[in-house]
Amino acid sequence: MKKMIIRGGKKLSGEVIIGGAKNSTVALIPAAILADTPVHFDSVPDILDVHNLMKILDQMNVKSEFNEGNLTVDPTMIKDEPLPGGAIKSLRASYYFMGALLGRFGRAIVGFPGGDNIGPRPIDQHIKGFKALGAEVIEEDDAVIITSGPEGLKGARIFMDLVSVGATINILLAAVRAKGTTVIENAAKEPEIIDIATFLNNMGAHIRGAGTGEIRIQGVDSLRAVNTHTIIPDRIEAGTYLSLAAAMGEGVLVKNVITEHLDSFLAKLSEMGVTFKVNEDSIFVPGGDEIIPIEVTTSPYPGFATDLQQPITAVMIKAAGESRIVDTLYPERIKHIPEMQRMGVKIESKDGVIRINQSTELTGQTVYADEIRAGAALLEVALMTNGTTVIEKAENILRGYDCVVKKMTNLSADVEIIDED
Ligand SMILES: CC(=O)N[C@H]1[C@@H](OP(=O)(O)OP(=O)(O)OC[C@H]2O[C@@H](n3ccc(=O)[nH]c3=O)[C@H](O)[C@@H]2O)O[C@H](CO)[C@@H](O)[C@@H]1O
Ligand SMILES: C=C(OP(=O)(O)O)C(=O)O
Repeated sequence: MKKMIIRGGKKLSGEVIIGGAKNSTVALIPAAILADTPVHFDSVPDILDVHNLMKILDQMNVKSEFNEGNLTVDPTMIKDEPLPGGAIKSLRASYYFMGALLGRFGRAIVGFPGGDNIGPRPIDQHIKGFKALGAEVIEEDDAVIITSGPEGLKGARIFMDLVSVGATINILLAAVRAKGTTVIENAAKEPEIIDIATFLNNMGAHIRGAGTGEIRIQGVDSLRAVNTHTIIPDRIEAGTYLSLAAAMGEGVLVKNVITEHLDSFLAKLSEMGVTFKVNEDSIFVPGGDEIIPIEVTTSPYPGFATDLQQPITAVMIKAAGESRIVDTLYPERIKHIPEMQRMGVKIESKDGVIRINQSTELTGQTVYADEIRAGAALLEVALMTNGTTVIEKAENILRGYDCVVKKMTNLSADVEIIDED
């Protein structure tokens, strides 16, 4: 168990460079097993999810090497192994091995994924997609057994009953080497989906429409990597540092961002009265603004991301009045609330609405990071107190925040990780 120790009260200033997007990376690594050649990525974030995915690759005899943001995955000696448990349970995105193995071998046995405690996360749309491509799906002993018939997978028209990032990518992975054309309707439009499609297309896949509600995939026989794929910057990590900069910065430059990916988030910062300067690939927040309370409703991209509803809380705490958040994607994503209350944050959740009021008496406490963004938001509040906070289960922050201690220290924060193992 790792603990994060934060001695709060210091204003933050300086520069932070955003890493590659976690939610791209965790799909790109499983996608790499579809290739008939080694695959190279750069701008890979140093996060626990990457290390856990490398363990899963190892179980399949896929060698991988990670060094200073460069990751090589060599699937040329891959073995068709079932993946019932172990590291599969350590992250949500292990479900991408269902689509990737199905695309590669026409069958997959993958344990139900683990991941964040943010309420129910069914995978019915993933399964609906695999079935539409002609696979048989059996759920047994905490694993999903997916098998295509002797003819292999066949392209199909699939209408998603709801917009799902994971189901869109999983179906894409299964369809990319299937026979014929697959059309995903009501597809998710997140930038990470475009990133996966770009990676696959550069290896010879034929995917059109990624980033729109209709994606067309013409199956191909083989995928071969010729270039290094550079992963897009993490818009959620960027939003987290921008929130911190607005809440307690005195001049923070957030570098390596695709500003368009942050449109809905930046619109809300503006509405709160936060001033910032948008440059070509960086955003500068001078800090010290009077904050106005606002209302936020999360929705699929390009709407306000659910993954930023907790991180923006730090700014809302400073507002003179009540801010409200409705998380339509994960109404039960509220595990940060009791922890924040103990730190003196005036926050409550009732009838699906999270209410946050100005909180000036913040204190350091021992708190628990139940999931990644709850952890990030607790870290932000900890930095705003004048005391010492201990965040237990800091692994949940390290799951998705690249070099977080180093980046925070560079901004003059006093943060360290201690290992209790
Ligand atoms: C690794 C990764 O990329 N994780 C992101 C991904 O998760 P993930 O891909 O798991 O989230 P989805 O987009 O699938 O979920 C959206 C909504 O659809 C529901 N649903 C989803 C699939 C399904 O088969 N049935 C169903 O009912 C979910 O419970 C949720 O309410 O998108 C979420 C929503 O932007 C983000 O919070 C996560 O950070
Ligand atoms: C919910 C998240 O991640 P995951 O889907 O990997 O659990 C997140 O990144 O906020």
